[in-house]
Amino acid sequence: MCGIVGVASNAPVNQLIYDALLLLQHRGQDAAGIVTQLDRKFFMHKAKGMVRDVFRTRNMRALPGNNGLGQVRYPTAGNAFSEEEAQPFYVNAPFGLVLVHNGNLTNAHALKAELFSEDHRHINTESDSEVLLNVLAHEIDKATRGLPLKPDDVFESVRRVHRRIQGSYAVISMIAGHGLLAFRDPFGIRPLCIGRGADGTYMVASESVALDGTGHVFERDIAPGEAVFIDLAGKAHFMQCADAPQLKPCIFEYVYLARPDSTMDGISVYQARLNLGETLAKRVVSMVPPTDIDVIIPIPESSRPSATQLAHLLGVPYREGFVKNRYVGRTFIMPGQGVRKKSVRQKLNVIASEFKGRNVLLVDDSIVRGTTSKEIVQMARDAGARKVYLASAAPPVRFPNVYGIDMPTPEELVAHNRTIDEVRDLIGCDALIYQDVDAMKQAVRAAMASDAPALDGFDASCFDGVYVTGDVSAGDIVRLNEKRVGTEEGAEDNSRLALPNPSE
Ligand SMILES: O=P(O)(O)OC[C@H]1O[C@H](OP(=O)(O)OP(=O)(O)O)[C@H](O)[C@@H]1O
Ligand SMILES: NC(=O)CC[C@H](N)C(=O)O
Ligand SMILES: [Mg+2]
Repeated sequence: MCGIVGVASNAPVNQLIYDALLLLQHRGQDAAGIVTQLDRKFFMHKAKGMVRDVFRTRNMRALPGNNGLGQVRYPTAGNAFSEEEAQPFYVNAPFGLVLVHNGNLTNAHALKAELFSEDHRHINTESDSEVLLNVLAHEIDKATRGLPLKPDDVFESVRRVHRRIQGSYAVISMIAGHGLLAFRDPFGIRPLCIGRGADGTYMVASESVALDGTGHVFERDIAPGEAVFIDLAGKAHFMQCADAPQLKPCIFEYVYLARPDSTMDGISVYQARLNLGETLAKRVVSMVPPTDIDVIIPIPESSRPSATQLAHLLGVPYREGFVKNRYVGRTFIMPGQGVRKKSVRQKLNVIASEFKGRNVLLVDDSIVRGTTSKEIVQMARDAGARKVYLASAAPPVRFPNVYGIDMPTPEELVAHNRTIDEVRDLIGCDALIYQDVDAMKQAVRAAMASDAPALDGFDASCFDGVYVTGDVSAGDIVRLNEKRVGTEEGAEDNSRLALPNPSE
């Protein structure tokens, strides 16, 4: 999960892209970057850090032009510490290309070797997004039949890219002197939508909140496998470029990743979370009598809608027992277990009066490594709670995610190879209530608008172990993890800024 945005306008876009990135900050906190285009020349600034820290006035002034892209990064491949892996990525041929990517390629390793031996291309980082850019560059070069490049040639190159790459990808790219290209993987695993401003400006972004918050009107989601090319005259061309597209978006977007005020593929994230609270209520009453619960307390931030609905249905008071320090970012997307653990205590503090002598039901949207729940349950006990129950609006996370969420190894997942009772003992709560996998799918599906695109299912691989691209082997998972640098879960050797090894 990263946040990406692309804008094609008749007016300067630097501030607009900055504003959109701020609205997507929850999708990536590690690095940020913007590239703009003026007269066939790209202007780029990218660095590690949050949007506000990366862009100073002088950087913004140096981003002229009416077209541009931006990204906030949450590393899921390559090197979490490397500034060079911040996006956008640039390659000079053909034409000059820049690219931003949200997702994760599962065959990046094989592609990298192929790019070297067959396409004679050089990849200078461990990032799968640099691999993706070079595959796109190669295929645009092959598909170009005369100048200027035509939309049909661009779409042909996307068709070829779909055939070569596997995994999840929402992509926005600019082709110097030609236009802006965006496309989504054939399963629509990662989100991407398009909207317009009153002046005709096109904006493509990961979440509808980026459009709403910058005064653009949401038009629609880009369909799985579909590409849009906005030429320099501002005309948008659309084409389905995948052989057998299916809509199976990542269900974790609705559970945790996305902002609740976004709508993705016709499903309101907020409504999905309310529904998850409703189905969770049924599980709770089957395990703990509501009369035994004095108060329901959400674990801020993402669990709030589910917790309110749960409290409402159980008829138990809802209280804010934890206060969040708004200057500490999201814990889960921080790189490394040490920093995540420390951040839970920095980020959340108790209001002791809500706990003292009470039986509390804490509600979280999900339990992944258990970092948050373990700390929070202890904090509740320290504050004097009599009994501490914990409910999760998502089912146990038991399988690694290979599509752009940072949970690459099963061993780090608290529910992997453990029974619910074992997880409960590890977390230290008196009862642990998880959502059921089918109930989760139904709850999210029930939040679909009547005019939503037809849904073929969900990627729920971290809950059910079914990988929608059907191509993930244990070897892929090991390789993805080996390529991680700069996190405690990945390799420790942070100096391993790879120069490509021709024998690989
Ligand atoms: O079991 P864990 O490995 O701790 O991961 C799960 C926790 O991480 C997320 O919170 P986070 O602080 O990232 O974001 P939020 O403020 O949006 O809830 C999520 O909402 C859970 O609280
Ligand atoms: N979370 C993402 O979408 C990550 C994009 C890309 N795989 C990276 O690691 O930079
Ligand atoms: Mg949380």
